[in-house]
Amino acid sequence: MAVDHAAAEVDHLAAERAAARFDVEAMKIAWAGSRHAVDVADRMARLVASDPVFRKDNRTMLSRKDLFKDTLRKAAHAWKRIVELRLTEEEASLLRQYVDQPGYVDLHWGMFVPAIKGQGTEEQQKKWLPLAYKFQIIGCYAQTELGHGSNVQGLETTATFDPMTDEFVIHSPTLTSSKWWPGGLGKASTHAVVYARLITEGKDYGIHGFIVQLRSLEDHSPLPGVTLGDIGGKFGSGAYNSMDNGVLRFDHVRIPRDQMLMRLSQVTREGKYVQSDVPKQLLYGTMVYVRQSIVADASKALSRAVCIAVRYSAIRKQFGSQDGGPETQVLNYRTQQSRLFPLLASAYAFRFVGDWLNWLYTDVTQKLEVKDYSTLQEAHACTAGLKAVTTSATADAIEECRKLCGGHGYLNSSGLPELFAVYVPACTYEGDNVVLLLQVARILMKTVSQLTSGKQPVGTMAYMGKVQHLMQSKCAVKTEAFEARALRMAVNCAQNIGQASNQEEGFYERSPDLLEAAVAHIQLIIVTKFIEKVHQDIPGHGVKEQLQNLCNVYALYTLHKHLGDFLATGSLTPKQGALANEQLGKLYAQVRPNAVALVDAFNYTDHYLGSVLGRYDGNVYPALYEEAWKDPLNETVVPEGYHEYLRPLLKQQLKLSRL
Ligand SMILES: CCCCCCCC/C=C\CCCCCCCC(=O)SCCNC(=O)CCNC(=O)[C@H](O)C(C)(C)COP(=O)(O)OP(=O)(O)OC[C@H]1O[C@@H](n2cnc3c(N)ncnc32)[C@H](O)[C@@H]1OP(=O)(O)O
Ligand SMILES: Cc1cc2nc3c(=O)[nH]c(=O)nc-3n(C[C@H](O)[C@H](O)[C@H](O)COP(=O)(O)OP(=O)(O)OC[C@H]3O[C@@H](n4cnc5c(N)ncnc54)[C@H](O)[C@@H]3O)c2cc1C
Repeated sequence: MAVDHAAAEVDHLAAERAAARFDVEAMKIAWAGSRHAVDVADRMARLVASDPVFRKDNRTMLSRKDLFKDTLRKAAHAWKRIVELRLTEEEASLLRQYVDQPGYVDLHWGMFVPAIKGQGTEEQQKKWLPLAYKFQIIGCYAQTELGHGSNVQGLETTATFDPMTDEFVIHSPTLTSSKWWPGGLGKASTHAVVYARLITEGKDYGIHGFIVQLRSLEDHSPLPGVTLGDIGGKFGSGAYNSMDNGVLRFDHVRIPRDQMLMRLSQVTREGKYVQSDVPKQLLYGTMVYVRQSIVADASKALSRAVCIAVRYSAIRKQFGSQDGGPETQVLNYRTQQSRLFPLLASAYAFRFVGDWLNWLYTDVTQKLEVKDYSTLQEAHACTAGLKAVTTSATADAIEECRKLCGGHGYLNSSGLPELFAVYVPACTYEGDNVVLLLQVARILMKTVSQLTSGKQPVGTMAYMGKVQHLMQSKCAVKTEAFEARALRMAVNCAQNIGQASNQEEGFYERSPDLLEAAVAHIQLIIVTKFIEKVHQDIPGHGVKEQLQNLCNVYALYTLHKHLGDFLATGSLTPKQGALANEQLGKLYAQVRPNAVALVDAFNYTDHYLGSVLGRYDGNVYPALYEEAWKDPLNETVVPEGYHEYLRPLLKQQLKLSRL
């Protein structure tokens, strides 16, 4: 059922593109970070899009087995291309991003390698990293267990030192101690960094990391004492089912002593436990690293969804032609704008705060090298909090984009169901968002309690030092209102906790309020970093103006959505709240002519978007129509099962009606 392709060359969005009041090419640079970043991303995206092995339009129709095999094939092919073309690390990681299929390589490069880098000694790094870099071993990150994920200190797997043989004995003493969830573990990994309780000289020293071989390097069979497999199908079709999240049990598996990751602490030949002079929290360093990359990933997922919804909203028309005139593009409805443009603004906001967080992470890593641990808490609070706020907002936004695309958004071919299904576990993995926000809240409470002792808060908490001013003033300036709201919410919580019989009990009772205080603090960071960005020198006609506009949209929308907080804390008056909302409507009108160009600036190929609704050329209807015919159900005109189940039914009804 081919449709006419003649129209395929037409740019249905040309008028939209012509209406934009800024230089899209310059905005691409602002989004990507540099001309170089645009060029590399462009080259890698095209390389992937033009290679038939990386085809993904049939992914939601594959069986789990075929999907997994397809993932193995893509990973092997990607590696082949990386080697053949001698791609740099930057190019290789972009290539993997554009292949856009979750798989064991994400955990190998994203967690296994960083865990060894962060927690291994130089000697251990020398031994293991070259193997990992050449894929002579495949690794995963085996922390979570059936019984405990959030509570890392509660993990049950044991690593007991045996001084007789100079080995650790890794064991799973209970069902709940089975490792459960690690990506890449189920079928692909040969090795894992396993987190287990270190026991030596009869004493339990808590959780430590160990490199453990799981499968034979000859035939991939599990090593003696190792039981492992996949944990089963997951949410959605296609989506995260390409990943082999696994289960793993150990029955007294022995590993050499030098496979304990020994940068933070060591066990001597005699079995003595020795703690290095570095903070214990560095054990959580890999999670800090991944949380900051998850923030960068949030802006990618969100911008993809928004790109689809904006382009389709410009194409889709409904109502308004009673008198024979043209119908209205749904993008012109004020309601569509007020739902969609804040998400567009959020994509930019998360992109810039992600860049800043990456800077912070690099800075803290450099400080750690010279044993300066002063910004560790800041790095933890910012990565945990921003991970929680950006992933929750992105997951909600993808679903909103699906609704913004009406019925067609529910089709797999829109790309949105799979994007949502792949993305939504980001609210859970690498730390449940509530658990992470409570970590931020703890640090906020600590900071508030130190205010009276005269200790000046620093970094993103510095505004709390202006406590006298912020507790009293009515705020005119936008950031100041955000600061006042965040500080007052934190101080209220601290006061309420102070009234409880003890701190822990108070914290527990007030945790719902603490969550909101943490969100307020993190939103302040996002707004502040966006404002800092637009204060920079940004070249290109109209680019700075557009970003300024989006920054205002993000701030005022956040303010509008959380107006209750601002009013309850007296940070704004009801009149100011109403004015802000007024202003927001005007800003949307300014976004409107630029909307399509603003999503073009993400520079996504049709392959990466994977959506018939989000096509660059806007030629949506023929694409939708053609895509339907590709469904396996349409391979035969009369469905399988007709003779067994439909025909007898239909015949029987015939008889009944004759009665
Ligand atoms: C890999 C891909 C890379 C690319 C990414 C981009 C693309 C993405 C796309 C697709 C790939 C997707 C891939 C998915 C991957 C998923 C992987 C996993 O899920 S791995 C499992 C994660 N597991 C958790 O996150 C557990 C969460 N739990 C915890 O972190 C801890 O248990 C916690 C923080 C909740 C509690 O820790 P406590 O039990 O030690 O207790 P307390 O008292 O709260 O903390 C002690 C002290 O340590 C500090 N602290 C805690 N965590 C810290 C940290 N991380 N850094 C520094 N300090 C920390 C605290 O502030 C506190 O400090 P004071 O003593 O008060 O000064
Ligand atoms: C797709 C996916 C991939 C993953 N990949 C890996 C991996 O590669 N390696 C790995 O080790 N792990 C992995 N995980 C596991 C993941 O890190 C954990 O699932 C996550 O940390 C959440 O822990 P949990 O499952 O124990 O949730 P739970 O803590 O059991 O959460 C259940 C509920 O309890 C609430 N809750 C828990 N504690 C508190 C508290 N203190 N206060 C208030 N509420 C609380 C939570 O908010 C949540 O609503 C993955 C998980 C998923 C879904």
